[in-house]
Amino acid sequence: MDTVGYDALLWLSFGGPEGPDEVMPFLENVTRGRGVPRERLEEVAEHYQHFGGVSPINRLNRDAIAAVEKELAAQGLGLPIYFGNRNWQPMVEDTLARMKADGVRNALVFPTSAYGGYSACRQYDEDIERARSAVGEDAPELTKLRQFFDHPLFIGAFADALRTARAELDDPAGARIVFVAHSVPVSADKAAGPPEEGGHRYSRQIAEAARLVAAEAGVGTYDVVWQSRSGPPQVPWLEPDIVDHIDALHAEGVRSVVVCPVGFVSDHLEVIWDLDNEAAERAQELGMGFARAATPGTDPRFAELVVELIREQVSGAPARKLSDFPVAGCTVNGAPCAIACCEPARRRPVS
Ligand SMILES: CC1=C(CCC(=O)O)c2cc3nc(cc4[nH]c(cc5[nH]c(cc1n2)c(C)c5CCC(=O)O)c(CCC(=O)O)c4C)C(CCC(=O)O)=C3C
Ligand SMILES: [Fe+2]
Repeated sequence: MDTVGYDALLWLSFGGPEGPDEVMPFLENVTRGRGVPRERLEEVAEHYQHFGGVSPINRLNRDAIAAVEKELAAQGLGLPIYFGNRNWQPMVEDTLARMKADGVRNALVFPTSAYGGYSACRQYDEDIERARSAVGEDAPELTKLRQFFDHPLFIGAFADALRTARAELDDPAGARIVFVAHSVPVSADKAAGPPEEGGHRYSRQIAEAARLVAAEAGVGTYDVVWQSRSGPPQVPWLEPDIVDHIDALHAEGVRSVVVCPVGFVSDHLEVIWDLDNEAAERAQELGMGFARAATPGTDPRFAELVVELIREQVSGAPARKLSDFPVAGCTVNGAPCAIACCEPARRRPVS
């Protein structure tokens, strides 16, 4: 099989700073027009400065791309991979201009998010649309690959990581398993998915992925909680927060926790700060055992997953998936999945 009709893969991610002077400009790109208070920005900037102003996300993406290139070659598929981000260099607009200059006409896009919802899906469609209009005439056609939160390779990688993390604890059998994903405004979650589905597609997909990972790892009792809340304090976001939840578990008499960041594909800054630093520290203060499951981005199954998604799209083979959610996220040139799907919240400027 070859990649009939497609001549490249665009790896589309969030982006992150790679030095202290890049932190503030990066954060300004992320939050432009989104009503995030200045104090929150300054607080988050400190998290980045704690790591010398370098987020691991770009390196992790480059490593994952190298693994996918190897897997493509091993499967005899010739498809060059280009790397572009929403918020930091290499910016997707620049990458797409380079693709056009290289003669790319019709590319697939792999977004580094497994889920639906505005921030996890539709905003990547907006990135595609913006990059195409920046490039102008003869911009490559861009077909985004589907949401993969329920793919057996994604679930399998998390299940093994969860088992490994649990085994690090003194009392593995007594630990509470806690799945965690990036919080979003309650209004954004309500608007997630096509309107006729009744909303909440993001939080329902997170709950489904958690259920599937727990089942595969043989876990009976578990919780689903949120992290990295942003925005002004008066706007409600999905709760409880992971750190508050650790307090609550302690009050219940739970002695140790295994945290599984099911909402993310890589150990980027929000994972290594909000979980490995803040959540781990709280657990330690309370005398609780703490272990954190790895994200799947460095697991060999992740490269296989990406190549499988490409093959699905190219050959029209049925999607391999473990949930009953409809296949979604696969659209051309930044079109939304459906009319009014994951509509962005109307944002009021902060006073
Ligand atoms: C659902 C979701 C994902 C998962 C899906 C996906 O992976 O795409 C995700 C991923 C990420 N979020 C990241 C970083 C940030 N997110 C912010 C702000 C926000 N995230 C939101 C949601 C999400 N975010 C939302 C609703 C906001 C509020 C502002 C807005 O409406 O846009 C801010 C601003 C400061 C703050 O207030 O925290 C930062 C710095 C990084 C990179 C980390 C690194 O550098 O390694 C990654 C992968
Ligand atoms: Fe975020």
